[in-house]
Amino acid sequence: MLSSTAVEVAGLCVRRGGRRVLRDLSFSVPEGAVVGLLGPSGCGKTTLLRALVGVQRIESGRARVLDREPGAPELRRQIGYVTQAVSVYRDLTVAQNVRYFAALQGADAREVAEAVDAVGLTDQADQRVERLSGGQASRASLACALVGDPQLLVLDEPTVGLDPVTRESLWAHFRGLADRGVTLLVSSHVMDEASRCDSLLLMREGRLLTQLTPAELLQRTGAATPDEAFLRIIREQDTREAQGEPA
Ligand SMILES: Nc1ncnc2c1ncn2[C@@H]1O[C@H](COP(=O)(O)OP(=O)(O)OP(=O)(O)O)[C@@H](O)[C@H]1O
Repeated sequence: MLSSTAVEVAGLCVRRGGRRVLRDLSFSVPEGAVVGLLGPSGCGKTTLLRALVGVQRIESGRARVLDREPGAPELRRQIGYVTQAVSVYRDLTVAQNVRYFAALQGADAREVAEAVDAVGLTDQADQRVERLSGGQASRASLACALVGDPQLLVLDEPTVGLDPVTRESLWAHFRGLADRGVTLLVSSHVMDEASRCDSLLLMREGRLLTQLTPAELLQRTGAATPDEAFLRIIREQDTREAQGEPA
């Protein structure tokens, strides 16, 4: 089967607060892939995701998402976006929140139940969000993005603050979605999540250092873990820059 491109970015530059925070990014993401966006805090992961969902002004360069301009109205039903901030109504129950987003997407009751189940909140479905733990509330937010079968999921650090068992089951769910052709772009600064992805975008200080598979990352650096591999890539880059070579 020929795979098409879900996200295509070329020479993307973004400024925030008068400072350039994304510098000349170029990459593409095939449909049905789980792509990890990894890099240190402040390197620009959230800004890139914001640019792709159309809520961040692009200074120059080009981004295409599901063959449209970011923010195109047609994309609203096709993209699920979860920010780092929990974005659900705290005085509504989990199910009421998901039903609300389902109504916007034209999804039915079965899909609501599936989304709640996917994030492991079936037992809490009738509890108000304000009575949930922080991790449960962020899973409620995730359920709202999952409902309605989006073709592209843009998830900004969806596993922060989650226990290992919940993280494991969420990643299994992400894999199941990708197997059905959904594309997932998932940011994280937990490097051990790299091995869950088909492809990795490694960022540092607003630049894309490299795009490669988890196996290539380990092979190329000779490191035993993704954490160590990332550090080696950063050291290599520092050495090249110190020697006056382009980054
Ligand atoms: N509202 C804003 N106004 C101005 N600058 C901002 C704003 N938000 C973020 N920045 C700057 O943009 C840069 C990239 O921030 P961004 O939030 O994209 O990083 P990140 O990699 O997602 O970080 P983290 O992993 O901590 O969430 C940072 O230097 C940050 O200070």
